Amino acid sequence: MNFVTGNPREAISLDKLRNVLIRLEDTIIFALIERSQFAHNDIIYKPGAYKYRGSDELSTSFLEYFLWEIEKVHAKARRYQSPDEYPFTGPLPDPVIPPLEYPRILKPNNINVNSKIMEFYINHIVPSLCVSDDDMNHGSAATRDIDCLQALSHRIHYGKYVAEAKFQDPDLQPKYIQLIKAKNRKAIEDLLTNEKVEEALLRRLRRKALTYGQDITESDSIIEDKNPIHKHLKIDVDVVVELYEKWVIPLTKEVEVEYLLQRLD
Ligand SMILES: C=C(O[C@@H]1C=C(C(=O)O)C=C[C@H]1O)C(=O)O
Repeated sequence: MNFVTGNPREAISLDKLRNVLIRLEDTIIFALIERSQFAHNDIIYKPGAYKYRGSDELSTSFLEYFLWEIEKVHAKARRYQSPDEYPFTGPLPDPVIPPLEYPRILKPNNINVNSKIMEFYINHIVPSLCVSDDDMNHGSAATRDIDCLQALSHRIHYGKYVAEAKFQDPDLQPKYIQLIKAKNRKAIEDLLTNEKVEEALLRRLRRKALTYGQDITESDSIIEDKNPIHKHLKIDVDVVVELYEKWVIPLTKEVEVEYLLQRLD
């Protein structure tokens, strides 16, 4: 969603927001495929494992060091002034170009779950996605990790817009207000949850991972193979589905709940 030029009223259409989340599935699947080309290279996640030339001993991991350097450059390009972008690291420099005026769609907030995204990605996704080895491609692996982390962060924090769109539904707003005032997290999450959308998402995600993950050769039929074991798959499809089922969807809903709990402040 281009919030710079989009009509603020349009920007909170739930259907349009869901279409953005569907498109982000492709971004995330392809980023995971790119990461899976390289070995686990777990040294890049270990704090203090590297002695960085030209800088004093950094206690951070190579990935966090590299991510901070990348986010400093992106901050100068005003990336984190966009209401749908959230940094993992800090402190970050001010932009070198003038700020943009964004439509005020969200209630201003400081909700940032990137530390949880980093934790599940490093401890659960990468080990399942990559061969347990060190192929010395530490820079390439970290570069692909950053693409994955930024895409996951964008997708999960989009929950703020989804929550705002649901809150603006006149039929549901009185119920949300009552639950927010009662600080009833569970009831708010239950009201936000749409199981049909989640089930459709997981089915679609499996099909996408099966399709995008195939090495299509000249002789191959591009019709989806009902028995994917006969195809060489670049990625473990179950890892992609589990990523969403266990982490992306629950964290998105956590963002939605946290956003609504501060909505009336
Ligand atoms: C994002 C939404 O809110 C919830 C979270 C979903 C998700 O993270 O994919 C899907 C459905 C809802 O349970 C939505 O309603 O579309």
